[in-house]
Amino acid sequence: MKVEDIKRICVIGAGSMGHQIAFSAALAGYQVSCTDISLEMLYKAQDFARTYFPQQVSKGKWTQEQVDQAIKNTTFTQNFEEAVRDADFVIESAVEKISIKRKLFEELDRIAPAHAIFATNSSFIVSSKIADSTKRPDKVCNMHFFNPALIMKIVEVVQGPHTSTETAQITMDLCKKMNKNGIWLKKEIYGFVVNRFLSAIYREALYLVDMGVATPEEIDLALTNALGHPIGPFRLMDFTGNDLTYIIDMERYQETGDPKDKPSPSIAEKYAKGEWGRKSKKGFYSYE
Ligand SMILES: NC(=O)c1ccc[n+]([C@@H]2O[C@H](COP(=O)([O-])OP(=O)(O)OC[C@H]3O[C@@H](n4cnc5c(N)ncnc54)[C@H](O)[C@@H]3O)[C@@H](O)[C@H]2O)c1
Repeated sequence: MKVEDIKRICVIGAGSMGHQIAFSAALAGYQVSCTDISLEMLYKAQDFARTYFPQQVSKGKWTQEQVDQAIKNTTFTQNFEEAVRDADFVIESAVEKISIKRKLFEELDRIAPAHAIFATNSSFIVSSKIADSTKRPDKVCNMHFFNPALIMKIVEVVQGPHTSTETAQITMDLCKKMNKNGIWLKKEIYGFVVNRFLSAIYREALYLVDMGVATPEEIDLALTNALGHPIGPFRLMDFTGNDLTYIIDMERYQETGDPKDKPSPSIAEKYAKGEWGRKSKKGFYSYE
């Protein structure tokens, strides 16, 4: 298979990442089906297009024709089978839980055409933890987008030991078609490149808050003013979702059993209180 053979892309999950990945693919001219178990998330994704694109057209980022075509190219459905059955390439962007991803890939393998490639947008989980739930591990890899996926250009493509070079190459070529800068990681490692750096920053920032050394606002100010970061770690956690940070840490802790991988008390508290960041209008900051 070659990248030119890809006509239909299926995106699983219409959450913070999924709906923007779907529209990124549609803007690149692909027929896209986006599926989610939650009808509410599918409606939200459609609503997003109605409010977001007019602003972008007026800023000159895309033309009205490009946007109209992209919206026409994208379908949202709760029906998994319908979304998957004609896909040439599937990007899974459902919740960050290995058990759910494995189940999804098993289902995908049963329904999707034999030639279809399956990529996971997981933030940390290497695809070898998922690929053996299919009968096509050579066609499974990581394709890790960044938030917001319509804006951020970088995509990490991770080739696991089971991933064929053809699959990794097609995924890199697809990045290019989607106007993204792919980086090809030829070895799997938990968290890939960017999130390994980010995790180290989050860990230190949360430790300083948990120890009462400084507030989230002060730490954000320190990192933006002194280190030139465009956004502080707490504002970034609010943006990507404190629920996601908690789930990622919890998954890791369950896997390693190492107490240092446990979610920090501040993140556990935010998660329990439903203060998940921008999506819930409150996190370390308020977004009312
Ligand atoms: N948020 C980020 O900044 C970010 C960045 C890069 C990658 N990721 C990764 O992207 C994936 C999704 O993250 P998100 O932040 O968009 O999460 P989210 O919680 O916003 O969205 C996840 C969506 O998956 C849906 N879902 C759950 N189980 C499903 C199933 N069985 N079938 C179909 N849909 C299902 C949920 O209803 C929800 O709409 C995760 O693997 C995450 O690690 C997130």
